[in-house]
Order: sequence, then structure tokens, then C-alpha cells
Amino acid sequence: MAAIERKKEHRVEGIDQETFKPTGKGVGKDSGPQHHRQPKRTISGDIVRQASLDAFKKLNPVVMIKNPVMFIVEIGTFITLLLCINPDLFVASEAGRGYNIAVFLILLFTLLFANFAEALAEGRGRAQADTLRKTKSDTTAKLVQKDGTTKQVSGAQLKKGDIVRVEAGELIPTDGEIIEGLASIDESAITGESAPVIKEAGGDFSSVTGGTRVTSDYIVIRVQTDPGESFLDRMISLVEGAQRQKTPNEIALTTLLAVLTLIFLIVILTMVPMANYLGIQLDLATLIALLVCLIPTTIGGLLSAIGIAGMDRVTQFNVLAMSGKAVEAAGDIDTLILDKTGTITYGNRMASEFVPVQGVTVQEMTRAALQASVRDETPEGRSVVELAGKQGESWMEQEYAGAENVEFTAETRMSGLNLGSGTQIRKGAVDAIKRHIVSRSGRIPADLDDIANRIAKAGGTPLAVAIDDRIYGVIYLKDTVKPGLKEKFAEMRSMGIKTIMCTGDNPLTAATIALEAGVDDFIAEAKPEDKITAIKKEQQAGKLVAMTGDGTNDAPALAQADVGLAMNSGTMAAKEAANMIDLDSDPTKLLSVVSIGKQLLITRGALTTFSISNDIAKYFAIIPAMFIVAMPQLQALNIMNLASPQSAILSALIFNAIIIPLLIPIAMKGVKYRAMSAERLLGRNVLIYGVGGVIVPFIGIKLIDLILSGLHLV
Ligand SMILES: Nc1ncnc2c1ncn2[C@@H]1O[C@H](COP(=O)(O)OP(=O)(O)OP(=O)(O)O)[C@@H](O)[C@H]1O
Ligand SMILES: [K+]
Ligand SMILES: [Mg+2]
Repeated sequence: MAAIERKKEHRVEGIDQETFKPTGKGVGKDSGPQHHRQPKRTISGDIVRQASLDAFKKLNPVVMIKNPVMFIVEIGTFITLLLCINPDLFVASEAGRGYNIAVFLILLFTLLFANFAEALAEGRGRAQADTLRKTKSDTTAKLVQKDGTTKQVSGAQLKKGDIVRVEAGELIPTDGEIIEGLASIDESAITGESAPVIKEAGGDFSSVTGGTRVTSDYIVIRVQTDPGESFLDRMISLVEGAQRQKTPNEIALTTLLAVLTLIFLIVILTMVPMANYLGIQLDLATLIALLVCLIPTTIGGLLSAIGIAGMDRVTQFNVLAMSGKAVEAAGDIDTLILDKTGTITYGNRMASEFVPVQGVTVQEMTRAALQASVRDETPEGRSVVELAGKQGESWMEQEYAGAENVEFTAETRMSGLNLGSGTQIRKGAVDAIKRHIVSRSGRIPADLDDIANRIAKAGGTPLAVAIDDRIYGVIYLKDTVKPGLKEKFAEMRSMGIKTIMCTGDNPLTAATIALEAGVDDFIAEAKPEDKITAIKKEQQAGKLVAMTGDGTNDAPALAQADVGLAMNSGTMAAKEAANMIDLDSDPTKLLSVVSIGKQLLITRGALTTFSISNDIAKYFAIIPAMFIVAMPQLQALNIMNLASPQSAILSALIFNAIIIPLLIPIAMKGVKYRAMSAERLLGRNVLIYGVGGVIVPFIGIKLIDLILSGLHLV
């Protein structure tokens, strides 16, 4: 009935079966021009203007206090502002008003630069959120009512459970599951991919996303989310950073920086009585300048920009990360577990041959396969009905009147019908059917295993067909491995990541596909709980585990994994359980996410190293300047030979401020990451950012001092 008619309609529409590859986009190098990634978002003038404004707004102390290092700078800025008004406000001071104003302005810019970095990182996401919001613009929907008629309602009113009809050319109003129909859908608003995908009721490709457009045929969907909770809503709040929370790593680093700040504060406070004892009058603006130079303002000012930019980079790869924590975890992944069908292969397993066992004719086998599949709404089931139809086999609705449908589950790995007459028709994984037949004391045909093995060795999925206690033969389901996987998995191996394919299919098919795809290991005949067990086993061995999958049966495992990457082509359940969604449905995308995660961790480490090693030069600039008048023997320390004590302090403070915007590009783009061992990477970065952090400020401060004194400003 409906199934066959739909298939016909679909052929009339001229959709070639060859192109019926719902997930076959953006994979590997071979995808070529077919794949249209979103244009790389650059920083526009608008974003810069908005970020400059936001930099001032973020001066609000209530916002600032979340960043302890910069909050201390803000207090210092406020005190120097008071000193500009009255230099002798707290203690009598010899510093002139001009000096106080200079310190105040440099401190103010230090704050603004740090705020600007954060606002700039946020700005790109916000621009993308605005674009997405346009997609969400008021849609109307055809709500299907109880009596079957439709009524126009606003898309914003739709609730979970509502039934909506969407025709060709219309926007899908919100997320749902197709319950009737098959259509090609343009998902470019969300994925940036312009080639339409085909979605249909039943199976793993039945979920549709609000904001995408039906381009042919029609579909009837059951709404799956309440207002404000759709995928598009979540995507908007994600890219705009509304839900951004500090990751555990970030919190740890913020705490460490706060402790460092406190230590320097104590050191500076104890300097005052010491200096008094030596008869040196330290002036307040200088003490504040010294404190600000020594506390880790560089990393303190760039920390949140680094995190935001990392998330943004993931989005640029067309991956939605639900949390920064997941991105960081990706940077440390040891094991990757992948689902087979729909992840490693395209997932449109299609019946390609009916192979009868000895004593059964091809026609009998074809008929048995058709009977076992007439009510099977999965893509596998439909493809059986279609192939049988092509071979001239037909069936009558009345033959099945009163038949009970046995739906496919990943647990039983079988599907079929129980006829009113008591006849049981089944098809399913060969071992499952064998068990079923043995339990009914039936006979296993001698050539069954040979047929199944031949199909499995070719990488196909064999499905045995049985009526009552007799096995008729095997359906050959063909599926194609996505191109370019082998190279990507090899790259993962070189990064020390182990790949394991976990499939419900038999061991032989699994072995063939595993070899073809180039994974390190595989687990066959896995039920959903076996996938979780596999993940837990790795986790108990202290490994961080990533899982990619697309099916409803993958959802629990996606939730258990440290990084769960769902294919956008998959079910809503999988997408909800995962903490990342790949809009291109490319399992090797995890490689890019791993690189971005590592890059994020490395960038944060590198800039922290740089920030702290900067202090050495600042000591040499400031300490002699403060004490040299009273203690000429400190002259030995005055290796930088700066123009005057005031010039030394201002130069160090200016360097401290402008290093923040100078490092914004690195914070945003991330430190260059190459696939190499963790130790070598660490060594390399300590060398560059540690040694660089010592040398650069010596040069920078000296240069600023030369300019200031050259211009007779100090
Ligand atoms: N519609 C169906 N009717 C009967 N049996 C099926 C059907 N679809 C799949 N099977 C059988 O059940 C097995 C497991 O199902 P399924 O492929 O969904 O598992 P899985 O764990 O998602 O693994 P993967 O997606 O990696 O192949 C299949 O290998 C096949 O033998
Ligand atoms: K500093
Ligand atoms: Mg699956």
C-alpha cells in the first residue's frame, strides 16, 4: 500500500537511487565541489565597532569581578583616577599630576583592551546568531486537526505532539519526526550545504529540523519540541554564547591566576614598610603600576577570548558544541568509538539480491522476503519491498488483514509479521533468525552459512528470511563505506587515538568494513548496552572516550562518552544525547574537533607561559627604577638602562597594556597546532612562549622607553 505507492511517486519525481545518500556529504577529500562549507567568518567592521562599545560596557564592576585579575586592575584604575584629582589624597606624594594621569590612562586602556578581546570573540558568534534568527522569522504552519483538515497557525505556537503538513517550497516550522511522506529537504540554512537531502518516515533519517525547507513532495511531521526549545533556538543561544559557562580547566586556571594576584598584592604591600625603613617614599601610583605589571594580566585579559574563540572555531567546522568542556575533552581523547551504519557507511542499506537456500526457488525466496517486509518502515525494509516489486512480486492487502506487525528492534535484530492464521514471518540478522528457528525446533539449511558468509565477506549485511520454522534464504543488503576514511583514521592513529567500530552487524561483515575503513578494532553483534559497556571499559582504564553515532540506539552511548558527536542526519534522540552535532554528518570531523580542542589547551598554556615569563623583564625595568635613587648599588641591576625611573615604569606599564591587543590574533586563531606527540609539543611551546616571553618585553620596554624619551614625554 502506502510504502509501494510512495516509492513509485518517488521514482516518478526522478530522484535517482544512486543519489539517495542522506548522509553522504562533506566526507573526506573525494566529496570535492559537492561540499559547500559556510564561508569563513571574518571580523567585519561592524563586529569591531560593536566590540569597542562593549569594551566600555564590560567595565561594569559587577561583570568585571568574574575575572579577579582584571578586577584588581580596575580597582587600581579607580584609585589612580582619584589621584589624578588629588595626588595627595591618600599620602603625600611627589608624583606630578601628569604622571598620575598617564598611569590612569594606561590602566584604563589595559582594561579596555582585555574587554575588547572578549567582546571581539563574542561578536563573531553573535553575527552568526543574527543570521540564524532571520531563518527563524515568522513561519506559518499547516496544523493537521483531529478531523484531518488543516488549519493555518503561527509556527511559534506549535507544541510537542502537534501534527503538521509541509508542502514543497515551504519552511519546516520546527523540529519533528516525519510520520508520513518522503521529501527532499534543503538544509542549507543550518548546515550551509546546498545539496538537498532526502528524508522519509521510519528509520534513522526521519527527523527534520525547523528552519529547513521542503523542496519537493510533501511530508507530515509530528512536532518534537516545545516553543523556544528547537534545534535552531539551541543553535542560536550556543553560537551567541548565552549559555557559555567556564570549563573546569578555565575555572582552575582562573583560580590559579587569582592566587598569583593575591601573592603579588601581598609582596607589594610588604614593600611599603621595607621601603619606608630604607627611607624611600614609594608613591601610590607607582605601586599600583608595579602590581599591575606583575599580576598575570596578559592571560587574565585573554582567557575568556581564547575559550570563546575555540568554540567558534568548532562552529566554523560546521560542528555545534554544546559545551566548551566537550571541546576541551576532545583535545585529550584516547579512544574513538564509531557506529557502522550511517557513520562509517552512508547508512542507506539497500536490498540488492535475494539468495535462496537449496530447495527454495528465487521466486519463493523473493516472496518470503517481501512478506517479511511489507510492514517494515525502516529504509532496509522498504528497499526489500522495492526490489521484490522490481522482480515482479506483488501482494494483496487482504492477505495481511489482521496481521500483527513485529517491528525491528536493535535488541531482537529481527522484524516481521504474525499473520491471523498463526503463521510467523521473520527476517533479521542471521544468528538471530537461527536462534529463532532452533527455538521452534526447525532445521538450519546446510548452505545458509555459506551464503551469509559470502555476503558478509563482501561487506554486505545478510538478513535471513524465515516463515514459521523454515528458512528460505538470505537478503543481501548493500551499503557503501564513505570515502576518505582510511587516511583520516591513519592520522588519528599518528595522534595516538585508537578507533573502534561498534556495530550490530555480524563479525564477518564488521571485519570487512573495518578493514575497508581502516579502523583499529571492531566489536560486532553489539546491542545498545554493549556500546555503553565498551565505552565504560575504556573509561575505567583511564581513557577519555569519544563516540560518534546517528541512531536512536546510539543515544545512550553518546551520552556516556566524554565526547558524543552525533551526525546531523541522525535521529533527534541521538542529537539530544550528544554534546556535539556534526552538521555535515562526517564521522572523521572528530579529527578536526580533536585538533581544535588540543589547540585550545595549547593556546591557553602558551599564553599563560608567556604572561608569567614577561615578569622577569618587568622586574629589571621597574625595581631599579624604584630604588636606584636611594640605593645606588642597585645600578648593577639596571641592565636595561632606561631613560628615567618614571619612563621605566610607564614603559613597562604601556608594554603590559599593548601586549593584550597584540596577542588577540593568537588568542582568536589559536597557536599553530601540528600532529605530534604531547611531549614534543610541550617542549616546543615552552621554548617559544617561555623564552619568547622573557626576551620580547626586554625589547618592547626598551623601545617604548626610547620613544617616550625621544619625544621628551618623560
Ligand atoms: N529492518 C530490519 N529488519 C530486520 N533486521 C534488521 C533490520 N535492520 C537491521 N537488521 C539487522 O539487525 C542488525 C543490527 O541492527 P542495526 O544495524 O540497526 O544495529 P546498530 O547497532 O545500529 O549497528 P550499525 O548501525 O553500526 O550497523 C543488522 O546488522 C541487521 O542484521
Ligand atoms: K601583567
Ligand atoms: Mg545504527
